[in-house]
Amino acid sequence: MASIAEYYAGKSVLITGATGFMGKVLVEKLLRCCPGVSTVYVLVRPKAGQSMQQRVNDMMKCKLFDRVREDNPDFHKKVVPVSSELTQPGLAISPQDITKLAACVNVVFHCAATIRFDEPLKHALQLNVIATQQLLSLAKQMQNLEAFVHISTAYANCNRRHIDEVIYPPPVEPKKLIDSLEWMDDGMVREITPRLIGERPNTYTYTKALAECVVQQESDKLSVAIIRPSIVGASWQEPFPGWIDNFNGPSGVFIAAGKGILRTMRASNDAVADLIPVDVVINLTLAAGWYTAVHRPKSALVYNCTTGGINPFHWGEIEHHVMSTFKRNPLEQAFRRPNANITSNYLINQYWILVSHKFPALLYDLYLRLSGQKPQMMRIFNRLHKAIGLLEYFSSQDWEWNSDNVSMLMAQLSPEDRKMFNFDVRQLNWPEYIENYCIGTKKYVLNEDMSDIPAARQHLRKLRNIRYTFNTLLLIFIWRVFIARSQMARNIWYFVVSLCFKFLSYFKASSTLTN
Ligand SMILES: CCCCCCCCCCCCCCCCCCCC(=O)SCCNC(=O)CCNC(=O)[C@H](O)C(C)(C)COP(=O)(O)OP(=O)(O)OC[C@H]1O[C@@H](n2cnc3c(N)ncnc32)[C@H](O)[C@@H]1OP(=O)(O)O
Ligand SMILES: NC(=O)C1=CN([C@@H]2O[C@H](COP(=O)(O)OP(=O)(O)OC[C@H]3O[C@@H](n4cnc5c(N)ncnc54)[C@H](OP(=O)(O)O)[C@@H]3O)[C@@H](O)[C@H]2O)C=CC1
Repeated sequence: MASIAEYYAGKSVLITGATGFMGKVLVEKLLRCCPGVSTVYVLVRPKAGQSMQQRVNDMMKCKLFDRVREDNPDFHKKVVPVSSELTQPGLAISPQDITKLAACVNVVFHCAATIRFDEPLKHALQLNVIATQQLLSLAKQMQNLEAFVHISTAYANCNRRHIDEVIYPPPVEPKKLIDSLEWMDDGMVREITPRLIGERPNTYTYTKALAECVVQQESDKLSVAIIRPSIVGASWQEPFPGWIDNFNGPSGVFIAAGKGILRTMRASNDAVADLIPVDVVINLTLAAGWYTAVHRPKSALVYNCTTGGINPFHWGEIEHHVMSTFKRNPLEQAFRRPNANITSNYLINQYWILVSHKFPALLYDLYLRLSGQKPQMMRIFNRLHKAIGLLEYFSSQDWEWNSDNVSMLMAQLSPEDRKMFNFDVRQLNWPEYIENYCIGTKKYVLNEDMSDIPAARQHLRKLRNIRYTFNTLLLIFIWRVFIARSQMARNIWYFVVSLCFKFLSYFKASSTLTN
């Protein structure tokens, strides 16, 4: 049987969402480890005043592609952008491009989606479900298609505690929902959204569940695989440890905690933190594409790409390692010293929000106002609380995912492929991974230089001294107020002072005697 790289040699691949976090890693790995791949078509839209070609060029210039560039400086010639806006009819692909794709493409990887947790239902449905439907219609026109790989999420069925590698019945028939929402205005949709999503926490997980159903409906005509990653984090090994380029999921939380802004969050210390490194997800995705094309399973195979059941790590342990890493490798210009705690208790969390978030923010904004600057800290905290509020559902409970198909796939790989496309998370050393992840957020998300760490440490020492001074002044102030009002407090105060004085005199006398 052909190895994975041998299989992709001479093949044309189509990728949606290639400019996104996971899409980029997929393009890079494909070009680096399957150098025989013929063409990588990427569906891209122009954005923020940049043409699609400019966006793809910029993407390939980024550090992530350094290793491919070293191996093959002409790698960019294999990447062919195709203009597409996935929310438009026919995905807004030109008829010429449709003809070309229909004739050439052998494997489709569908990564594009809106991953926002606060996306209005209509838009989430348009992108995550209707665009998937349209892509499947395009796939059915592809004469040489061998595999269609759809990226879902392990949380598509987060209303269940135990999740098997099967496609569960959808919460509603997707076609019925699409037809109903078509005539409703945005206000009506907003009103019925909570009723529709039911036990799911957001429109994202809801529409991803519907998308799986849409994919299943076509699985008798196409060879389909569905990959369900849990919480995708920085890379573990490839192309280098700790690569990450966004604030999504835990990354934003780590950064906010490292900057000393986030001090408390609702999460369960003992709940499994089902993080999965992005390179593991991409290796599994490429292997699943290969397996699907070679074996053509009769029905869609689902792969739960998770870590919890195999190599569990908990939010409490993550908190410890994140804090320890940022104390050793501080971020620049921290607001306060990093010192965050998680708690599952609502009231304790509210207390710390008041004391450790709102009070310092108010004080800092007061300082900004007095020094003629615009107050901003309270606004930052309000946004942070909104973001954290949307994540707490996932950090306060745990799920159990079956991963038999992942084990089966691993068993099918040759020893060489198992190394080259490693998705065996039993080998993952969590403390080392979390340290590289935090350093990755510093280097690649915040673009901070590691050589500035001594200055960042100096800044933390300055913050510690400010805190000591502030706490001492506060204590003295409280005590003064207390003493002025209570005779008993005054008596205790004089008693303590005279005791200290007696001790001092005693030590002075005894040291004179011994000399
Ligand atoms: C106490 C600390 C100890 C640490 C240990 C404990 C850690 C617990 C961590 C728990 C994490 C749990 C994570 C669960 C994730 C479940 C995942 C389900 C899996 C998936 O399938 S999908 C991927 C997940 N999707 C997301 O993560 C998207 C979530 N984000 C959103 O929905 C929106 O961004 C949000 C939060 C609603 C904010 O919207 P908005 O206010 O409109 O802001 P923008 O998105 O436009 O962003 C503006 C600007 O801010 C940056 N940004 C975004 N998020 C953050 C953040 N969390 N922190 C800091 N900055 C953030 C963003 O990049 C933009 O920057 P620009 O420079 O582009 O303007
Ligand atoms: N990140 C995570 O933790 C997890 C992600 N997943 C799944 O993995 C997949 C990839 O996620 P991730 O890379 O993190 O997401 P990103 O948000 O980083 O990337 C989304 C991609 O979709 C593209 N896209 C969005 N809207 C459109 C549109 N209207 N037309 C054309 N392209 C569009 C974006 O293009 P553009 O650059 O133009 O905006 C981008 O390339 C998704 O399917 C997600 O559900 C699953 C589990 C966890």
